[in-house]
Amino acid sequence: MALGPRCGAIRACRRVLERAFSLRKAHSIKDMENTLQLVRNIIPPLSSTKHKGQDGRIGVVGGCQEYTGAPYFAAISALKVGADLSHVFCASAAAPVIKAYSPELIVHPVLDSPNAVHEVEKWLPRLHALVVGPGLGRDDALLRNVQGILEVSKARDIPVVIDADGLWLVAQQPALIHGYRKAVLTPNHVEFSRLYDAVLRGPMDSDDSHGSVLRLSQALGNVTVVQKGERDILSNGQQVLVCSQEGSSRRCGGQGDLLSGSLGVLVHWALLAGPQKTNGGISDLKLTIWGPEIETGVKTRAQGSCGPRTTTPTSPHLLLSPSPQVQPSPGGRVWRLLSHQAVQPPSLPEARSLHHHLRHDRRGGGRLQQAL
Ligand SMILES: NC(=O)C1=CN([C@@H]2O[C@H](COP(=O)(O)OP(=O)(O)OC[C@H]3O[C@@H](n4cnc5c(N)ncnc54)[C@H](O)[C@@H]3O)[C@@H](O)[C@H]2O)[C@@H](O)CC1
Ligand SMILES: Nc1ncnc2c1ncn2[C@@H]1O[C@H](COP(=O)(O)OP(=O)(O)OP(=O)(O)O)[C@@H](O)[C@H]1O
Ligand SMILES: [Mg+2]
Repeated sequence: MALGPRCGAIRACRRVLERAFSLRKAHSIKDMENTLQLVRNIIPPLSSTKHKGQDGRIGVVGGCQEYTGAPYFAAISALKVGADLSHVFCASAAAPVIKAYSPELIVHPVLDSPNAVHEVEKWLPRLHALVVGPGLGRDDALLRNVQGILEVSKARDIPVVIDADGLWLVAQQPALIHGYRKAVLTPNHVEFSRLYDAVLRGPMDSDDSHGSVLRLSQALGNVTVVQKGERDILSNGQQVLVCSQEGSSRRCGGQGDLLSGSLGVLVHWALLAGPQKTNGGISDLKLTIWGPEIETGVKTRAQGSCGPRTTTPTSPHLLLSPSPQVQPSPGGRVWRLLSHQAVQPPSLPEARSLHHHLRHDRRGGGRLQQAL
């Protein structure tokens, strides 16, 4: 299992890159390769010296009487991407069901208990990130408990991915995450409109989707907003990123849960990697991973209402781009794109060999190419 999810993560990242690089058709495989190198660097290497949980302990807060699949999808995606441990904090009625789905998930039936906040808080020192909302439902008592959980998580500086009914809660109380730069919101179309309306007190401009995402992020204190859709639009209130790589044409329930669970791990890994792991060292890409905030995305021309614009080199952000146009700004930030198709069957043979090459091929990935 240890190899599988890591490979899954690498293949997921490859999809991410394909997606990212589809934004500029001309990208050579070399660009892909270089950018994969960056992604490779944030994936913690497997090592016999590590202990269980060191590479990621993710908690999913969600799961109620009606919804047991969503927290499962989010939690199992975290494991498949490469986390070591995945916890689900859910309502007592959902716990036996989710436990039955998988022995790999550590399921805590505490979300509807009177001291739910304390029950979750005592686990926080052992968690690297939380994914709040999948299958949460809209029961007031549960939402009140989740509000307390978000408060104590922020107090401990824990990255939180907020999705689904977690976004319903944020729409009721935007102050809950305002300015918390380690928050990543992943609304779908409906959740975005709801949130936009609640925070900006008015309907979004459907002709200016980029501007709408930018404005919502700004209104929430520059948290990272990932508006899911045919084209994913991401912003941290300063930059807008768009990814239009064709994903699955299915529109079934659970696809957003896969993304939120995957994001939980990758946000942690990106924080863990830090700038020293990805600073320079890549010929075409001068990348610096920086700062407590984690944005997720790949820079591209943001075709906003004011026409195409790119990040000027002087902007505070460096964006992941192989093209020479975007020169790195010192100490810039790197955007990474996370794909919602992050769950790979761990048994995928080439993924395993891919993992092997990534880990052991010191000669610049020659064999990696074949594996890819
Ligand atoms: N198997 C499960 O347990 C699942 C549970 N889920 C949970 O169900 C709860 C509600 O999530 P929903 O996504 O259904 O609720 P939403 O409030 O996001 O969406 C309400 C309805 O809007 C419609 N809709 C969604 N995207 C749209 C779009 N792009 N354009 C137009 N209409 C659109 C859908 O019919 C959806 O049922 C959440 O807590 C979620 O986590 C879902 O994640 C699906 C899977
Ligand atoms: N019309 C579309 N065409 C292609 N991809 C899409 C489309 N809409 C969404 N996606 C992609 O599907 C993934 C899930 O988005 P979706 O809108 O289904 O989330 P969701 O409604 O929260 O799902 P869930 O049922 O898990 O709650 C996102 O990563 C998004 O990029
Ligand atoms: Mg959803």
